[in-house]
Amino acid sequence: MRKSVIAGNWKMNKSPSEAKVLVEALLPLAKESDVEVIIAPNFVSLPSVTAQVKGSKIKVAAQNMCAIESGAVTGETSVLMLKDIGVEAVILGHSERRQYFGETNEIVNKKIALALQHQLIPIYCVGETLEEREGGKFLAIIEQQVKEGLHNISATDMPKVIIAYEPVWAIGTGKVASGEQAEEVHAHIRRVLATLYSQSVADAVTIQYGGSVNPENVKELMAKPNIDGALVGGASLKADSFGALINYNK
Ligand SMILES: O=C(CO)COP(=O)(O)O
Repeated sequence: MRKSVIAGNWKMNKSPSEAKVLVEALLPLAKESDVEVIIAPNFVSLPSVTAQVKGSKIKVAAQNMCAIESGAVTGETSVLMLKDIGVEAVILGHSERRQYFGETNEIVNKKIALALQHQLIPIYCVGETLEEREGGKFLAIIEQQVKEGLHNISATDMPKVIIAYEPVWAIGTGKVASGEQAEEVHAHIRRVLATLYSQSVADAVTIQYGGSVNPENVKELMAKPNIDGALVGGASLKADSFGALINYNK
């Protein structure tokens, strides 16, 4: 059975000292949780946060990494550096990276392959814009993101990948996708995986929903058969709301 994973993407919020306070409050709340808990602080907080959560059930993710291992790439961060400090996962292809930094499915595909090569869990984000949804072609667009982003990823590696469906129109807008809207896309992603790999590989992949998830709407989303977790932005920045999310089933 696939894992339920709830992850907090802190984006460009929380200084290292603020991160320390938040993690301190999250540690006891995570202990009670029976889902897998991941937090993704900003790069400058990664060394202190990985040290702080050591031995707990919280895993730490980076919000991005370079597509190559090392070299003259000013301003980038290597998978080797992330591994060295105990980072276990990495968010890749987030719509903000696609929108502001020109990341394409092809670039993200290289990053996913490199992360897997170094045993880092890739959280691969896909999702359509409002225009694409209203144009009615959103399932085809998501299918293309899945196929291109996962190009040449083996059937053995695929169950290690987490896919996050994040409709761009739902991110930071308070406009959550309904359970039905999200389930339609999640089921489609799983069908695409079944055609690319096999039904058993598709069934093993955790697919998270992201976009205005909060303690009020998480239950409806998590009740859907193909929704296996959440990638949370705003509501992951406070211990009470993220604590409620990771214990939504209590
Ligand atoms: O982008 C997101 C997580 O990666 C979602 O952000 P919000 O939960 O703030 O809408």
